[in-house]
Amino acid sequence: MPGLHNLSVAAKIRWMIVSVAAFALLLTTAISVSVEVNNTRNALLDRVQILSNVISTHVTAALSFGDAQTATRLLQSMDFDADIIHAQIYEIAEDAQAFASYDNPDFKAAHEIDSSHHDYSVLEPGHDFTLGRLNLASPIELDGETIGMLCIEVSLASLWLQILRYLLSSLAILLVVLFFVYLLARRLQRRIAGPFENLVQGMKNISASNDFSHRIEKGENDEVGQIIDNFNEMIGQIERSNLQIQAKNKEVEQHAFYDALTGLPNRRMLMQQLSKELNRCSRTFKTGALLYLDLDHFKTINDSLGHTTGDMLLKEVAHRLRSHLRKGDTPARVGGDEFVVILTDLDENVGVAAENALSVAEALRKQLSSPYVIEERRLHSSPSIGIALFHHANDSADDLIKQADLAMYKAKEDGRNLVQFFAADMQKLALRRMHIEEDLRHALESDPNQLELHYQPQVNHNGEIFGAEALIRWNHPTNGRISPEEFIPVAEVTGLIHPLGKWVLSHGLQQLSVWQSKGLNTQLAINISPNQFLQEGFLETVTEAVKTCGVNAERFELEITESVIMRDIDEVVELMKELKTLGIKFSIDDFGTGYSSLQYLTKLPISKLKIDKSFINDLFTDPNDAAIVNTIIAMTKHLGVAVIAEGVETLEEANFLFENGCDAFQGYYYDRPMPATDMEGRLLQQKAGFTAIEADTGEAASAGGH
Ligand SMILES: Nc1nc2c(ncn2[C@@H]2O[C@H](COP(=O)(O)O[C@H]3[C@@H](O)[C@H](n4cnc5c(=O)[nH]c(N)nc54)O[C@@H]3COP(=O)(O)O)[C@@H](O)[C@H]2O)c(=O)[nH]1
Repeated sequence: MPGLHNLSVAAKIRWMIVSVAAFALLLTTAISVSVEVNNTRNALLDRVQILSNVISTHVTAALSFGDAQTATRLLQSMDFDADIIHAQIYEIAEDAQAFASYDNPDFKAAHEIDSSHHDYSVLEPGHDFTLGRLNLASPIELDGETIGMLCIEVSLASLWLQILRYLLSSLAILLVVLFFVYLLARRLQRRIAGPFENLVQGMKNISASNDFSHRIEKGENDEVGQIIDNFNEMIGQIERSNLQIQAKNKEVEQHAFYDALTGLPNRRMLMQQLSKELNRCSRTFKTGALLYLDLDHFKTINDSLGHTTGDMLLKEVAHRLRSHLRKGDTPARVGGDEFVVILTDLDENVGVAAENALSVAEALRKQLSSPYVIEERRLHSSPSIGIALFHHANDSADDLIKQADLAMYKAKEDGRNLVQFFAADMQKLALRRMHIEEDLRHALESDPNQLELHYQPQVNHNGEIFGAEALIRWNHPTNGRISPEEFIPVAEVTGLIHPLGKWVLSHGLQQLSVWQSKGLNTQLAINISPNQFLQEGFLETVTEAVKTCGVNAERFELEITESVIMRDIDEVVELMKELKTLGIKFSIDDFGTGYSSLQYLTKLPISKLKIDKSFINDLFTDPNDAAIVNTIIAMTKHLGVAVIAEGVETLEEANFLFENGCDAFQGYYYDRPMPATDMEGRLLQQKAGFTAIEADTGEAASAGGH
């Protein structure tokens, strides 16, 4: 049945119960009707046979005497039975002639008797049922011999009527029973299909709402109840899995978009927010700002006090940022000690927006510069902040970050703890630095001939050259000579200082070895950058270079800056002591520009302080500088170390320094840095008994005569 597939379970149950009941009832009715037909026919046959026997018995005499009248009367006595249509008595003779007959007048009137149809030629006792008639033939006997035959034709109309009534009443009963069966089926259907419907509805609700915390109510503990239990269990599992997935997703999102230490948005999240903000500004014509913050000397705190303290400081910085920004502004952590803040909706007027951004940046700078108390220790830190403004006509998110970063570097260069706006020339500078990095890498890897060492003589109070400082020179194939002042900081930042420092070390020591082999007894000072000095393996590199070149390390000096000491004093002292065992000496370069304390200096195995040239340059214009120079000289006496002044350009400077107790001098007044061959010439001249100063100028000779 095709339609059955689409029916609900309830309708199917109803339909099946009613169908089964209807089929059973119809079968029962059919059987009982057929039994009824049989019984009624038998009863009719019995009745007619009894009547036939009575008539046959009484008509025997009339037939044997040929009394047709009596026979006819006897036949007419059947008129009480309305079903008898016709009766005849036949004599047993060769031509079987009718002896007497009876016709029911009712049937005659209705023309239902047609004697011509009766074929009595073969008269055999018995009966025959047709659809509408019963024909019965009974023998009439005398002394055991059949003398005639009584034939009765009976109408079955009343029999069929009786059966029809029976059938109708049976069908009526059937319909009534079916009606009750239908009502019962509905009750049963509700009982059986109700939980299914409940389950289906529950499933629909859950799938529509996607809410797996719902449970389907269980009615009974039968199979449907078990299905509901299993379904609820399955939903429970889905709910638990969903919760786990949600928690994992949240975790992944947290990792993907937030910084694990501070909980601030990370670089990825920042870029998304910034792109959105740029789009928004294009629509609203408002100006926003990007602040790039880098903590000054954070590395020193981290290295000296440990990463745990460093981490706590970063958390506190994040906390201060969060609490001092407006709700719509976004602070993010983009690197170790680097933070970025997006300031939104500043103003439509770029000038006003710039002022607003500056005042927020200044407020943040002050907030982040006030002391931190971490693990009962009072720490000082400050940020350098770069600002890049953005509005509808501005650059991409990446460009903006670069601009703010460049401005931040400028703030660092200008002295730290400052706020600096991005300016277009910073970009040019950044580009130049990028090219320098590329070209320097190429030079170091593939064309080291671009590099050479120049040597600047260092003289004593007699003007005699006792040493030289090796200074790197880079002859760029297309840009000419590039100053170390420009490429050394790039090398420091990019890590190129390591191969470059190695190159300087090995070439300087080779040169020293050549001079020593020629009996030119000079010292050689080499500049060591902070990163180079503290790089792992530095001790081994120097030891190896000294051994390879076979130099007398007593004549070799490493110039380090105060910033190295600021890193990790114990580590530095340890390293210096180990290098000193080889005979190597140390001088502190650019002395006076850093913050090294007397306490630190006493710990270090140094042999010389080098007064920074900035103090010498302003010796006669800035009284402070003269005082500083004198203090440094006095300090060296106290420490028991030598002192050398660099950047000596005039006779007056040389005289002042000499008169105030300076031991040694270096500067353009004596000589500019020069190629190795020229330096060798000087040394040879001096060895031959001429001082370089006497050979060059009379003025220099007088300075050399201190
Ligand atoms: N790590 C390394 N740093 C190096 C190396 N070579 C150089 N440098 C550092 O680069 C900075 C610039 O050096 P340079 O341009 O060579 O300048 C040196 C001298 O030329 C200059 N100088 C010397 N006398 C005078 C003077 O009378 N007037 C004047 N205006 N300048 C003078 O001073 C520089 C030497 O400085 P210092 O090292 O502090 O003694 C510079 O910081 C170098 O240190 C290298 O191989 N490795």
